[in-house]
Amino acid sequence: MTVLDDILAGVAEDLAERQSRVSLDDLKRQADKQPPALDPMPAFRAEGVSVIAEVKRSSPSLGALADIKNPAQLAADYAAGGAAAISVLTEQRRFNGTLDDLRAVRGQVDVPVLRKDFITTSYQLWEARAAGADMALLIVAALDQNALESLIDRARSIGLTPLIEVHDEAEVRRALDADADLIGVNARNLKTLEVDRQTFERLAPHIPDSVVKVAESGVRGPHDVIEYARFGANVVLVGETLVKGDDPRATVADLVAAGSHPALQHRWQPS
Ligand SMILES: O=P(O)(O)OC[C@@H](O)[C@@H](O)c1c[nH]c2ccccc12
Repeated sequence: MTVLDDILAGVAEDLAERQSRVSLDDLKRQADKQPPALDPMPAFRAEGVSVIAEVKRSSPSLGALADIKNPAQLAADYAAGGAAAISVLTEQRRFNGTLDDLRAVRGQVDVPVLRKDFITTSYQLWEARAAGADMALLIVAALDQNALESLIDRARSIGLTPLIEVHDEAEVRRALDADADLIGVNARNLKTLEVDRQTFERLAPHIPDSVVKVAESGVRGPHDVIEYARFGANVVLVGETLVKGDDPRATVADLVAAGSHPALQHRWQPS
C-alpha cells in the first residue's frame, strides 16, 4: 500500500461521513448562492511567474509545519504580497485542514482559491464550489481515466477550473488526453513522498505551450522560482516555505519579484 492509497482510504471514510450528513441537493443549493467562480487563467497566462500560495498546517512527509490559527489572515498576507491565487489544504487526517479553512479564506481574499484535496467524486467538487472555491485539484495518480475525464467535465460545468496534477510522463499523456489546460507537475511523488526538483524539467517538454504549467512543491526561495521559470513554468505552487517563514507577505513578494525578473521576460511574449 502506497502513502497515496493510505491517504485515499482515509479521505473516503471522511467523505462517507459528510455525505451522510449533507445531501448533494443541499450542496448544489449552497453552490447556487455563491458568486460565480473566478477564472485564474488570465493571471496565470500573463507575463512573469504567478505564485499560488498555500495554507497548509501539516503534511504526511513532515508532520506539523505551522500552527495556523487564522487561515484567513495568512491568506490576506499572501494576497498582499502578490499571490495570484491561494491554495487551501482541506484534507483532515494528514494535512489538518478543513473546508471551513477554505470558507474563511474565501471570505477574506478576492483572488481565486484552490481546493487542495484528494478528489475522487463529483460530490467533493460540489463541496468545493459550495464553500466558494474557484479551482479544484485533480490528481491523475488517484483516478482512472474515465473518472479523470468525467471529473474534469464536471468541474468545468460547475465553474471550477481543474488543476490536473502529474508526476511522470505517462500521467502527462493521460492529462493531455483528458483535455487538461492547466497541469501541475508535482516534484513530490505521492507514492513515496520524495521530492525530486528535476521532475519539472523532465516533464515540461512533453507539455504543449498552450497548456499552463504549474511547478508544485520544493520551492525554497527566489532561486527555485527562477529555475522553474527557465524550464517553462508559468506558475509555482508554494506551501512549506511560506507557512514556516515569519513574514509570509514579504516572502511571497520576493518570489513574485523573482518570477518577473527581466532576464525571464522573453519567455512571456504572446505567440
Ligand atoms: O510545501 P511545498 O513543498 O511547497 O508543496 C506545496 C504543494 O505543492 C504540495 O502541498 C502539494 C502538491 N500536490 C499535492 C497534493 C496533495 C497534497 C499536497 C500537495
